Amino acid sequence: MTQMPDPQNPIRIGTRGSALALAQAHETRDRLMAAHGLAADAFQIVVIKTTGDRVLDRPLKEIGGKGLFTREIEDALLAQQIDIAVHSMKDMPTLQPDGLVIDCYLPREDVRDAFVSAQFAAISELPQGAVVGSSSLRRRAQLAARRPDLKLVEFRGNVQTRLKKLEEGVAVATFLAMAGLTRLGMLHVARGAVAPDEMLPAVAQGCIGVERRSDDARIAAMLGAISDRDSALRVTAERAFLARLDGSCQTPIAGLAELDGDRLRLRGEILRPDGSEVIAGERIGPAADGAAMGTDLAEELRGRAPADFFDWS
Ligand SMILES: NCc1[nH]cc(CCC(=O)O)c1CC(=O)O
Repeated sequence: MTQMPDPQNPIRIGTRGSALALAQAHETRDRLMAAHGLAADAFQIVVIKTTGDRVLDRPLKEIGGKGLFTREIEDALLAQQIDIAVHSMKDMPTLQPDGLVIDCYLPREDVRDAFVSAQFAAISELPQGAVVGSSSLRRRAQLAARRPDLKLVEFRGNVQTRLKKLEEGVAVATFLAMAGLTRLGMLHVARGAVAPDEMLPAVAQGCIGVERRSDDARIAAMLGAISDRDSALRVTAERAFLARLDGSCQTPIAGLAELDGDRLRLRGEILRPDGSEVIAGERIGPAADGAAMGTDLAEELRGRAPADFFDWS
């Protein structure tokens, strides 16, 4: 092991300040402590406010640009104000800035979406015309495709805000990631998990990724000890798929890779935002070929999409 960190010179872990982000930063720190026999004081959690956190009164797409929730954190990494950054990979652009790399993925949590409702136990039990809250373009499109009768309303904000809206009767059901609920210790609010066959999750859902400076050999060695191989193989395939589709936050895209020994199965799906068309496919191959499978599947779906499929501005 290269130089050990000491309390005078702690490893600085950058994160957003939301409850979920903090839980993820703590999980990363705890795994590093266990892997390297370090105490908590060898680390410092540094909370960084991003543009996405700051601007609460305008739609995110109006403020514009990818990386609304990550740019300030990446700037702090590059400026050596922090040493590692912990992210929900689901929210990460597929390209990192020059000088930064993400090659450490923690063991993946439940990838599925949770169905949340006080009155109903599952999507199939929702009555005709029921009102469902979600701001996720993907979940809205998938739901509209399956149940065109449902009425969809916007549901912004953190988990507490959304649960409050349910309580107030703004909608009878909503969806959240099982992973987020688990990490917040709030799995009890889920009535059940939605099977990926019914609602294919977002690319990298449930996966925590750790970003660092490319030339920081000490941090690279430390992170190597906590990086999960299966997560890395799966998320690499899913993100290659997303990258080739040039996925933006305006693009309903879903993707999930699963491993069975050395065999990787990648499913992908693109939708029209109103759910009127769903183009889906899959690849099965050796786990090491995930990136090529992702690119290839994306190209197939693109090829099958009508000319106007991607202009939904
Ligand atoms: N876009 C917000 C976001 N980013 C990551 C998660 C959940 C945790 C995860 O998927 O890793 C969530 C909340 C949600 O979708 O309910």
